[in-house]
Amino acid sequence: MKPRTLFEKIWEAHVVSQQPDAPAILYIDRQYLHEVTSPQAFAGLRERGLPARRPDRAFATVDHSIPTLFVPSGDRLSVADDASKTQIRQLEKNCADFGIPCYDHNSPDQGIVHVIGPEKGLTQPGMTIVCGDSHTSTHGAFGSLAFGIGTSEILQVLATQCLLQRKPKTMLVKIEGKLPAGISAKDIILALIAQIGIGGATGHVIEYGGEAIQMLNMDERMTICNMSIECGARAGMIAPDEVTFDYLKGREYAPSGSAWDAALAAWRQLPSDPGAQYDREVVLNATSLQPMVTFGTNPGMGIPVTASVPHPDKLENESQRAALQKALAYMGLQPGQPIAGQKVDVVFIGSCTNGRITDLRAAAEVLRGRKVADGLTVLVVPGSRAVLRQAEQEGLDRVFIEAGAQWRDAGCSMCIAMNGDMIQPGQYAISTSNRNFEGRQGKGGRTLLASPATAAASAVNGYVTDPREIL
Ligand SMILES: CC(C)[C@H](C(=O)O)[C@@H](O)C(=O)O
Ligand code: SF4
Repeated sequence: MKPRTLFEKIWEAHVVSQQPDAPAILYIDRQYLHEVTSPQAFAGLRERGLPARRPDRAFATVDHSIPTLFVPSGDRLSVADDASKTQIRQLEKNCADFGIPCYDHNSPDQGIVHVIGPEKGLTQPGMTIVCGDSHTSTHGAFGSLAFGIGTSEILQVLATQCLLQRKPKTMLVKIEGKLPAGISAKDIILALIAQIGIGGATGHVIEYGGEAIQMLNMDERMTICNMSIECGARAGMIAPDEVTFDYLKGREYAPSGSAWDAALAAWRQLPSDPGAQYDREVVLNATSLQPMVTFGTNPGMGIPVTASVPHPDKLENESQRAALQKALAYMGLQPGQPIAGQKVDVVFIGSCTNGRITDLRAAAEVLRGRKVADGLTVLVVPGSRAVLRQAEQEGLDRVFIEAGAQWRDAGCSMCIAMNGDMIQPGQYAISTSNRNFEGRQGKGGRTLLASPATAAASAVNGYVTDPREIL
């Protein structure tokens, strides 16, 4: 048989029907739902008088609009604005009406959809997973085919458990060599996007491989797959291995007993066969990577923390030059200015990119016994309540609070500023999230993306700082 890639194996196992020149009908193993993109999909079911086809294959949570302030009454919704309250209650009602499990605003397991899917063991190798959210690519870290869909497609999957989908191309991204000390998964993915650009993987599903990837833990692999969408990829994937299986074993929804053994045997067949062909290949060397920071208004505008903001004049291409000029004007940064030393007003540590326990540990390692700079607002927001509990058990909340940071309840928070957590016009935030678009963290706000260690080191100094100088 022709050698096949991980993607091809999953794709072929899920095609229900494929007519020539038409999209495939793809069976979907899991659909995740959140409050922002699902309301019209449920409305569509109601209009047609349809039930959810497989409510047991869908899981919902509230994450984007949920306040992260701890309120003495314990009622998180009491501090939500009316629009957020309505959206959250609507999802909770829709799930109750259609029999879909929901980690609601009171649930001890609530969290960002891309954080809780894996931690519940819902995300498993070989699955097709969709969610009305672009960062669904996160789940590909487990060797699943996971991608974001639009609201009409959410309805399609709710109604039929299938999705019309054209077959994407494949791209192998090989990260060769070992990652140097002090360099994180976030630095790998920011470096890749800086290299290939925000459209660099358009139309492709990326499979990440190479020594540096194999050595990453699951949290780190999720950081990489999470941001695949930021270079245009349809999805990101990493072949499942012992690291994946160790993570999943014993989790609530992971198979157990003889079902575990059977699943394991199947999962071991998933990695790409030797000699499998990809449509494209890109190689990145891990050994020369530096901590990365973005200076502009898309995630591809990233440079090593030791470098300087680029000069638009040096760009040959006129539209690229104009785009860079515009980005620098918005960001209030000067060409040639070293990015290290740029002052920041706000530090955000959290999101589905870097709000997991190992991210919080990395930030706490920097902040332990130190104080954040005067006048700085520092938010540490766990990606889920399970992460929150684990962090508190390890005393990380104390480390953050003693350093002068705010310790918050779980949610998307300042990654997207939909819940009231936001920066002010003109302010600079160094953020562990994944998007630095104009106004992303608040109207007129300026976002610099970086790793948890870089964000924490910058919190100590009040300006962009190479974490290797502090650790
Ligand atoms: C709100 C949602 C549709 C959006 C996404 O699709 O990614 C959000 O999660 C984001 O990160 O911008
Ligand atoms: S944390 Fe940010 S990127 Fe992730 S789902 Fe929420 S808003 Fe989107």
